[in-house]
Amino acid sequence: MSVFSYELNDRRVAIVTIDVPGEKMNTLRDSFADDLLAILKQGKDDNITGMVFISGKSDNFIAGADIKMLDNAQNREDALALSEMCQQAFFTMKKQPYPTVAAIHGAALGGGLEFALACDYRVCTDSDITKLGLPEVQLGLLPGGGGTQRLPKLVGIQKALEWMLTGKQVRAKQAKKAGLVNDSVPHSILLDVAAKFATKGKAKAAQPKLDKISSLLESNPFGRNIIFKKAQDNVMKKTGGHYPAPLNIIKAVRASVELGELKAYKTEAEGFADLVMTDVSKSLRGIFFATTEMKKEYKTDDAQPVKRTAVLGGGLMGAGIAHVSAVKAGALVRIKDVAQQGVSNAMNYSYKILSKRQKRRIMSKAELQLTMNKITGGTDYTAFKHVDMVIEAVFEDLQLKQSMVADIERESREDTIFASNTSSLPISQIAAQAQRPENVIGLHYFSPVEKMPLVEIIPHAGTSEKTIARTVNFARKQGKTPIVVKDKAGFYVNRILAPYVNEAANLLLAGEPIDKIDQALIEFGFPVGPLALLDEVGIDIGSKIAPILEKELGERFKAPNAFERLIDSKRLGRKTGRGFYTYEKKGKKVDESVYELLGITQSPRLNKQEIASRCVAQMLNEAARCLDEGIIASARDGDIGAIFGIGFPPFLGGPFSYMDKRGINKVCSELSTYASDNAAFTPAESLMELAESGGRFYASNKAEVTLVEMSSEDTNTTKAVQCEEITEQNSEGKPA
Ligand SMILES: C[C@H](O)CC(=O)SCCNC(=O)CCNC(=O)[C@H](O)C(C)(C)COP(=O)(O)OP(=O)(O)OC[C@H]1O[C@@H](n2cnc3c(N)ncnc32)[C@H](O)[C@@H]1OP(=O)(O)O
Repeated sequence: MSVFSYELNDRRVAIVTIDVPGEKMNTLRDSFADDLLAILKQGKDDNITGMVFISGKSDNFIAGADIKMLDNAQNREDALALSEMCQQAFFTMKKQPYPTVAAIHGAALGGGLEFALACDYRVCTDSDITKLGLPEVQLGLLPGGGGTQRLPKLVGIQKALEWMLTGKQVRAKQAKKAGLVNDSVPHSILLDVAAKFATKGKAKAAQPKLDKISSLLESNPFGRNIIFKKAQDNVMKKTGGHYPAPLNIIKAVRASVELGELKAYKTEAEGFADLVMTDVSKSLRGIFFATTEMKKEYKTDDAQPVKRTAVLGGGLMGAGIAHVSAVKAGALVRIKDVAQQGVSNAMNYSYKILSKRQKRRIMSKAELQLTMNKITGGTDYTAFKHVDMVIEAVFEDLQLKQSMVADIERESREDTIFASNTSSLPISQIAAQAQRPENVIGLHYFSPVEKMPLVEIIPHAGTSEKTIARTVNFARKQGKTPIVVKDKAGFYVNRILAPYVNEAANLLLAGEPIDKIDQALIEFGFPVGPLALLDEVGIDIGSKIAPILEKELGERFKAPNAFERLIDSKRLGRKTGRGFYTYEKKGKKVDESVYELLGITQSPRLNKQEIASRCVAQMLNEAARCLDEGIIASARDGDIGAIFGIGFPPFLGGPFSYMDKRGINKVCSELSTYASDNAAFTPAESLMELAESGGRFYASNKAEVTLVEMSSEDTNTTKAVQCEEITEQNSEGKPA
């Protein structure tokens, strides 16, 4: 059955509806090329004036090639054939004697936008749900259906590179301004406007709308060389060579201006085929499917939406939570702080972020004002009777939090949820004296809240299913990926982070230099090293969490005593201008006086690979323990939590995928070696069992890839990598 249906209007314009049967989302599947060729031929046979493609789905045009189909490619030849099939079908469309028009409402992404690029005209709706982009890089791929060839011709080389290297998705206004679409219109007239374009005859080759400097740079080989060199340098700086897709994108775009059409398209198809088969792309595709699957969980029809919220505490976390609640979730937010200044600071936080958006013309002044109107605040409980959820973000003090539960039970409704942003205290203790413990839940954000994609949701034994579902749904509305974790000190993210950071501190105390330790983990693929991360979080914050973890979980969580001496000397991290590093306008540099303060004689003994191995081994082991104890429900949740919460290298697929790839027995024997001088490395039970049985965490072939072990020379030349989107979310991010 064809995905296209065809109808002629009174001006002999064929209206072709794209509708993949039985699916929510249109994607390009195996049969699409044959279906397209058949419909194009019918148009020719009918001697039509033009053809309009419109989606039969209510909220998407085409979301790209079917990613599952890519997973079915057995080898490079299969992947090459997929790309060539797309290219050929779009060439045929381009060559039709009649004009073709893409009428876009909703997502036109990847192969979906490439489809539209091959049409003569593109019209999109001005709706908020309309987004256009080539996000293949986020899957470790390049646009393999002519996107690397057609986009630069339409919007210019620099813009096309920027969009493809970041996977940026643009909305109607920006698409029109850049020349990506011919018009943007209200949904109600989309088809009429598109049908008019279809009567205009074939389109002439468009010229990109460039300013003088860009036009000068892009129009001559010397200028283009500068552009490509700069793009390449930036990519290497950001990815350190861990991600091959951006380099292949640059190569294919370069081919589009330097080689003949045939060779250039071949460069694109071959680059695509190489990438489909890489471990990196397999890992990134795994992340896409994991997050898609997670979106379906804890969805109940009767979950009452959270429309009014209150935030207790106007500090950095409270301000961030208020911001995402109002801006992303569209909720009304009431901030309560003990001081009016705290409320003002929190409101100012949002205002600053929104003002930047207004300056960049992403939002209008009126929109800014409307959004700010959603956030109010005060020092008492005014308006708390109306709120659906209260999120507390005050400091880690059990009694204070318990008294807040009592206040909210008195001041709010019977069904108001009390969510605690605690990073370490068990929720059962916070709920211990609650009258309505079923309403109490943990909702742990990461800082900066508006950038970090993860939240941990922590029900205690008495939390109701309804409270869990409402909280999960609200977190999703805030733009977060939630993982539901068990109520035990440190939950998941801080629990796997603490031993990793402690190991870094142990290595420092054993004489390894600060910058070498951080660099080792950056080269492994983390966005920031563990000591710099501690500086970001605040050494005082880390040292407050450590005793809670030690008390609840045991000796292996004991933080090195060194931290206290740093705190006594007012070295709390970035916020005080000094920690392991000093922070000045010129940038950060290692604070050499730390060595003397801690009585360390620098005596580097390990290479960077060994340093990274020891720190990462602690994290992997603790992640496995969390799975053993049911802190996380699955290896999948553990992978997503580590990637989105800490910035565990996405190209490795998360700690569990990484262990599968390396081989559990290898991980286990490495841990056992390290355990000879530090019992904290003793392998988790599940690791020992899996090592013995030859098992793995994922039953599927998800991680069935060979991991090239890095040699120590390699580690000197490789650098931290994130695909752009994930870097942006994590590089400034820090658990709290
Ligand atoms: C040759 C080409 O250059 C190669 C390519 O095109 S590669 C693909 C490039 N496209 C993409 O990366 C887009 C991927 N999709 C998305 O980002 C998001 O799905 C979206 C923004 C389109 C919509 O998000 P959202 O509304 O939250 O819906 P979401 O839950 O993600 O997806 C709904 C369903 O569509 C599926 N889906 C979306 N895009 C898909 C794709 N490209 N392939 C296969 N399935 C896809 C999801 O798996 C999910 O399926 P399910 O309900 O059966 O589990």
